Amino acid sequence: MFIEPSIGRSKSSGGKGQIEVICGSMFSGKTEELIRRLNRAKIARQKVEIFKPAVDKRYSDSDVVSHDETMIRSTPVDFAGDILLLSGDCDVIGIDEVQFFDEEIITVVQKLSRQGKRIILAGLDMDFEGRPFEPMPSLMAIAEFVTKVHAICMKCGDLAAFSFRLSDSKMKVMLGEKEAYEARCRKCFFEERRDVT
Ligand SMILES: Nc1ncnc2c1ncn2[C@@H]1O[C@H](COP(=O)(O)OP(=O)(O)O)[C@@H](O)[C@H]1O
Ligand SMILES: Cc1cn([C@H]2C[C@H](O)[C@@H](COP(=O)(O)O)O2)c(=O)[nH]c1=O
Ligand SMILES: [Zn+2]
Repeated sequence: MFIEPSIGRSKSSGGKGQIEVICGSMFSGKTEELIRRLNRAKIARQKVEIFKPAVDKRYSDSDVVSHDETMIRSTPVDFAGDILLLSGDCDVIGIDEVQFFDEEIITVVQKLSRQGKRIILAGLDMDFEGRPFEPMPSLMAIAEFVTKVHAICMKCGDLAAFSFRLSDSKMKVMLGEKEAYEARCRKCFFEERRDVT
């Protein structure tokens, strides 16, 4: 779908470390793009580790799975700090659903990239109210490369950058799929979210 900015060189051949962020709304293809980059790193014989927050058990306890059921084996972790302990001597680290980690993930990602590793992060840049979803904006600021992907608006068929929640729940974290959220363009999102300023 996209051409990654750089395949990144392995530590053994003098990798400098880099941070890549894949962001966008729900259903925009973040997980598919993450899996695609990680599979290509594996083809390049780089050692790859994949993590996700343990809270996200929608499709599988351990695999990272896209809405289209593409999947890759991953390690669920409770805390961002666990990634430092579990990443060992790998060259490339992929992390999905990054919006569910607290701000410790920023320090963890900085440390790992300074060890020469390529870090690829995927997550929501905005919440159900269309507001920045930390820690994603902070990670986008420190990344070398940011890729914003788009879904298709379920109302009008245009490009969608917003995740519209179909229920009245105001909880920031509410796991769900198509039964709970819909991708929408700006116009179709704010037409039904008049409460958000
Ligand atoms: N509204 C939509 N716009 C685009 N793709 C959609 C939509 N609804 C479902 N999909 C499916 O979702 C897939 C992307 O899934 P995924 O990579 O898991 O997205 P994300 O991680 O961004 O939520 C698409 O390839 C497509 O099959
Ligand atoms: C907008 C929004 C979403 N969530 C939840 C819903 C899903 O479980 C994930 C996003 O998954 P995807 O791979 O990007 O489709 O996040 C949430 O908890 N709060 C929100 O505001
Ligand atoms: Zn629309």
